[in-house]
Order: sequence, then structure tokens, then C-alpha cells
Amino acid sequence: MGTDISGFSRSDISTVQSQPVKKIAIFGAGLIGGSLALCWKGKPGYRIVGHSVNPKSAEKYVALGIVDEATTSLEEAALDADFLFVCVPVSLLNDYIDRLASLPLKPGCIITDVGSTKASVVAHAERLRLQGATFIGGHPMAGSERSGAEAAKADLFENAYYVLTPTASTSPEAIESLRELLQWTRAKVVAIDADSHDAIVGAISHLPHIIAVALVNQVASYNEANDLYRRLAAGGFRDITRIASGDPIVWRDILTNNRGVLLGLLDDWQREIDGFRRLLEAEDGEGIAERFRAAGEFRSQLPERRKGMITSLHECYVNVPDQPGVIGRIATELGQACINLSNLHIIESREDVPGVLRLSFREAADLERAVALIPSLGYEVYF
Ligand SMILES: NC(=O)c1ccc[n+]([C@@H]2O[C@H](COP(=O)([O-])OP(=O)(O)OC[C@H]3O[C@@H](n4cnc5c(N)ncnc54)[C@H](O)[C@@H]3O)[C@@H](O)[C@H]2O)c1
Ligand SMILES: O=C(O)C(=O)C[C@]1(C(=O)O)C=C[C@@H](O)C=C1
Repeated sequence: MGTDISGFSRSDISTVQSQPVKKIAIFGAGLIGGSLALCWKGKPGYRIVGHSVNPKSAEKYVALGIVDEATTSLEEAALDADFLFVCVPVSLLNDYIDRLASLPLKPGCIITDVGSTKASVVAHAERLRLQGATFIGGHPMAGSERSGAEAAKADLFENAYYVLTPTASTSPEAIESLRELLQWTRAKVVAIDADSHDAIVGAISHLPHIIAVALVNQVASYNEANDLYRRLAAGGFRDITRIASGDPIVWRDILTNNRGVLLGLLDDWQREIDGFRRLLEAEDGEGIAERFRAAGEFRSQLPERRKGMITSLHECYVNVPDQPGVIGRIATELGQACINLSNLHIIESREDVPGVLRLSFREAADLERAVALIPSLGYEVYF
């Protein structure tokens, strides 16, 4: 098995587990791969193995507590994995999928990626016709201008959308299995086709990155003659340009991969800017105000991400057998003991397989009392 670089082991979790532990392999535990790993790390029933081509990075993944084990061997990471997340820059995705496809993979395993563009990787995996494995394209619609394992955060995806791009040949069972695993990210999982994904994400993510970078570079060129540009830059400039600090390689790959979509979007952008230019030339103040009104109205309809709302809850996990009435019994016993349960979530529910319940409480005292009560009902409880 993969080299446990730090000697860290999750045997504490696996010994109390009655169901088979699922192995999740993360190829490239940077900002996105590392944040995903943290969603499952330490949760009952999962073992997270990180892969990096660089031994120092693999060591860092373990030292930062992002994964249980890490290895520089692609084969070791992939061996027996139930889920394989390819989290490297877009230009490397097809190559990783080729290499994974050439390895002895666990029958029924799911390979997915997190790339910001979907059409090319989905078409590539489709052409490859993986033996015994299913590829499902994925893209969490959350991120940051930071990069690397140090920037990874367990709550990065909370309440964000997580797009899956299955094709007509993807089995519904495989989609469901991936959806179920992604529940731990607390993202809202949606499925759309890869081409629509690239068209939409081109407009709401890739084009804004180009605009931010162009604007920063325009101002930087004025600043060469006068440092006051930089020093006076305030909230407006910072707000619109935060994303210009994104990782150059990650963004090089995204933009070149979505080139066709972006060239069309840049034509539209040029028309939009030309429209502004005409309003200014005509000194059409009302026209300008109207553009602001329309933009403000659309912007006010953007979905609000209520991040951090759920993480303030106190939670525990309970192993439950696959028997009718068990969930109701636990909820009733907690109610009778006046323990306020704020949420109950079934993490795993398949015929003949024990399930895991996630119980959430607003008050730490309620959690403590539940943890004391539940073992007396005959169920294992852990955090
Ligand atoms: N940054 C974002 O906001 C964001 C959001 C959603 C999805 N994505 C996508 O996620 C993927 C990873 O991006 P990230 O932001 O986590 O970047 P990152 O730089 O934080 O992580 C990239 C990972 O890939 C590895 N890697 C880089 N070059 C490599 C190479 N030549 N060979 C092997 N491994 C290599 C790095 O070691 C690192 O682990 C990209 O495909 C990106 O499009 C990014
Ligand atoms: O918040 C940021 O910094 C991001 O750039 C995140 C962002 C985006 O454009 O919204 C960037 C790339 C993605 O693939 C998904 C999300």
C-alpha cells in the first residue's frame, strides 16, 4: 500500500467501522484536491490517499493533515481505490486519465476530475472507453486566487454548486454514488452537459479572469510613470481584480482549453465596451445610469452563498444497521431525552450495508448528551 510518509494512520476510525472502508485517491492535492480531501479526512469509512509526482509535496500533504497517506506512485494511489479524483491543471487531465486507464483499477471504481473546463476531458474519457471504471467529469464552482495544499480548506465548497457532466453512457448508479460521496462537501451537486458547462463557465468565470488581468496590467503600465496609481487603488480596484492573482499555469491551461468559447465571448465583450464608449461620446448620462440599473438588478439576483452557517453546528456520526425503524428510534429517543436535534442526515443507505447517520446539534451540550445516550441504545457513535 501507499507509503505512509508521516507514520500517521487512521486505524482509530477503521476499527470502529463495520462497513468496508472506501479508498479515495487524490491526484494533486493543491487548493481544490486538498480541499476535497479535507471534506472526507477523518470521516468514518474513508481512507484518503494523496498522490504527487513530487516527494516533498507528498510529504507535505501528510504533514498538513490533508490525507491519511501519500505516495509518488500513481499505481499505488490508484490500486483498490473506489474514487479517483484528478485535481491537476487542465492540460494534464487527459494524460492522467490515459495513465490511470492503463493500470489495474478496482472494478466499478469512479474516476472524476475537477478541471474548470469539461468538454475536452469528457470527450477524451468517452473515446478511451475505460474498462470496468466510470469517468464522470466534475467541477466545483468554488475556489480562490490562492493555490497549493496550504490554501486548502474543508469548507471551500459549502453551499457552492458542484457541476457533474455525465454523458448518455454514464450509469445512473455511478452518478448517484459520486453524488453521495460529494454530500460531504456540502455543495449543491448539479448535472449539465459538458458543452453547456464550458459556454456558461466561460462567461461567468473565464472571461472575468481575462478582464481582471487586463485591467491590472493596464493600470500597472500607467503606474510605471507614477506610483500613485498603485497607492491610491482602493476597494473598487481590489474587488474587481482579486482574481487576477490566480495561479498563472492553472489559468493558462483553462483559457487555452476554452479558447473557442472565449473568442466568441471577447467579441461580445468588445461590443459591450463599444456601447459604453458611444454613451460617453454622446454624453448620454441617462444611458450610462440605465446600464448601472440593469447590472445592479441582475447582480442582486446572484445566489447568496451562506458559507459557515452549517459548520457552526456540533456533529457526531452513528453506525446504524440496515433495519426498518432504526432512524426513527434514534430520533425519538433523543426527543424523549429533550435533546434538541437540529439535523439528521443519512450518509450511506444501501440495502444490506450498514448506514451512517450524521446528527447535528446547535448546542455543544446537546451533542454531549446524545453521545452519552446513543451507545446505551446499542449503536456506535463517533466524531
Ligand atoms: N483555482 C480555482 O479557483 C479552481 C476552482 C475549481 C476548479 N479548479 C481546477 O482545479 C484544478 C487544480 O487547480 P488548483 O486551483 O487546485 O491548483 P493548485 O496549483 O492549487 O493545485 C494543482 C495540483 O496539481 C499538481 N501539479 C501541477 N503541475 C503538475 C505537473 N506538471 N504534474 C503533476 N502534478 C502537477 C500540483 O502539485 C498541485 O497538487 C485545475 O484543473 C483547475 O482548473 C480550480
Ligand atoms: O473565487 C475565485 O477566486 C475563483 O476564481 C473561483 C472560480 C470562479 O471563477 O468563480 C474560479 C475557477 C473555477 O473553476 C471556479 C470558480
